[in-house]
Amino acid sequence: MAAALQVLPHLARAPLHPLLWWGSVARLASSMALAEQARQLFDSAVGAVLPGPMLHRALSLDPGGRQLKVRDRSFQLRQNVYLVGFGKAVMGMAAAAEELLGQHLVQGVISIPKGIRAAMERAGKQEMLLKPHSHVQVFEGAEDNLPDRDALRAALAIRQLAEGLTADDLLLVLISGGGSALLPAPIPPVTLEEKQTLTRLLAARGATIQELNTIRKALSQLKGGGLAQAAYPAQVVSLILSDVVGDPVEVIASGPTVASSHSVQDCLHIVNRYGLRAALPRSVKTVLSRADSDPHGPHSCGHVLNVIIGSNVLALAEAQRQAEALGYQAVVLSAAMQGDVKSMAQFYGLLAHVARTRLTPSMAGASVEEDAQLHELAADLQIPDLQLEEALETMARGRGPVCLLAGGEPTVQLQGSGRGGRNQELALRVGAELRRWPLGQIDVLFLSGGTDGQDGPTEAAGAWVTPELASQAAAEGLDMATFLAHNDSHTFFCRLQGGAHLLHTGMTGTNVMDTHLLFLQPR
Ligand SMILES: Nc1ncnc2c1ncn2[C@@H]1O[C@H](COP(=O)(O)OP(=O)(O)OP(=O)(O)O)[C@@H](O)[C@H]1O
Ligand SMILES: O=C(O)[C@H](O)CO
Repeated sequence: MAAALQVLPHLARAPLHPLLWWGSVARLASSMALAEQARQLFDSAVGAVLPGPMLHRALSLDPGGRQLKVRDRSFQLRQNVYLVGFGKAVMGMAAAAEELLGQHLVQGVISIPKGIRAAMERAGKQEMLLKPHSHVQVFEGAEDNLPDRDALRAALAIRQLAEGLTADDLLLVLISGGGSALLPAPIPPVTLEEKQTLTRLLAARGATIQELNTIRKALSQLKGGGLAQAAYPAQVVSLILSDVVGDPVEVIASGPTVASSHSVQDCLHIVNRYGLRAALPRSVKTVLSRADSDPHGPHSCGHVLNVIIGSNVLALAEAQRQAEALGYQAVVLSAAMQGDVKSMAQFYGLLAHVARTRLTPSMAGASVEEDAQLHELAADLQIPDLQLEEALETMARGRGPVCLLAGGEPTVQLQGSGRGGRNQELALRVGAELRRWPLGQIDVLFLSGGTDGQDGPTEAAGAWVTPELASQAAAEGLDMATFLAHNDSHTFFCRLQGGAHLLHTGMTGTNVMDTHLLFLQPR
């Protein structure tokens, strides 16, 4: 409702015939209702993957409080538990772990994003905060998700704790997305700045998280199994909240407790692919050449238990349940959306069109070419287990409102110096795609949001759009193409209707990639 009040003055300024004006107001009201529901579903998705409940599902004490149970394994407790953690969600995980372990937890160190503790305090999220006399030391760093001196200090404190452990000890490692930037310990002579520059260049050229983290592992003391090695001979249990498609433990936060299987050749292929071979600093070449002749090979991780405790599959399942409760036919398209943001936007735009024609019997069906193009786009994106047929059949069967849900992350190739994030850029691109098709008698709304509550280096989590986006932008003199050319989606959405299309949640304290929601509602 608040958003509707923000938008009405903008509509009032548009020079329209009275009938068209009322039509627009009616469409606006239904967009606003859809936007409220989209927000509700997004919140329910995030609520399902909050760190505390997930940790409690994975860890428990036996009735006598002498054994810690992790899935089907048990570990002796005798005031011998240590804890380290790094990532956007580990403060809530650490708080839950400390509450469960009580006096058995001897000491802990966690590395979390700058500002997250204050944000949780302001939001009154007590369950995400450590108690005043906690045994866990907190380091805050990695502003804007880039490794910095504070994160380096945290990484060194974590290494020191791990190296001091004995065979009687148990190390709990709490891992979540954002962990790579929060655990930087470059192998000398590589400096923090050199590592930072290389990762930034790779990310800006569209390197995937798998590629980025392959390089990070090769240059790090703690990633790629290094932390597990430092903790040996202690037993190590890693509890991992996944923010990577398919939940690969060796990729999430660069797998500090998983032996790395990548070779120097793999690293060189990656830097070549992005044209960065010539830009490699001498120190990086030195470390890579040493790794090639390392007689010890990869770290051994036989003393480690790695457990995925949560991922976006859970988040999507909860949002699907909520959508059904609201009367939608809800289909989860995939929890593994990936690929270039432009192709993904084309896919969602065309999907909305094809879906719309199936939902409206009076409308001419999508042409054979459009149908084929949709399948081609899906094939190009290489999304495992995409439930496209199921979604299309659902629409052909029923005539009610439909909600398609998906999770994952597109890749953005940065060309401009604008402000934005994956979600806002995807939403803006989908908005641009939607104008290519006739509106028909179906309301459409697309929302994309990062479950961590922070989309790129902006304070928004994402944005939502409808097919009216192009005309709304034009009415305010905003040229979508120019904003897209500069990766300036955040500025665009801040200016459009006073920011009414932005999704603001604040930092959520969790992180399981992005959520995409596509609503189609017959009028
Ligand atoms: N101006 C921009 N427009 C679009 N995308 C951007 C822009 N600036 C950064 N990005 C994208 O935002 C991403 C970084 O955002 P963020 O810090 O939220 O990372 P993340 O991948 O969510 O974090 P993590 O991997 O740690 O979970 C990168 O993928 C980058 O390409
Ligand atoms: O920290 C990282 O490496 C990314 O968030 C993927 O887990």
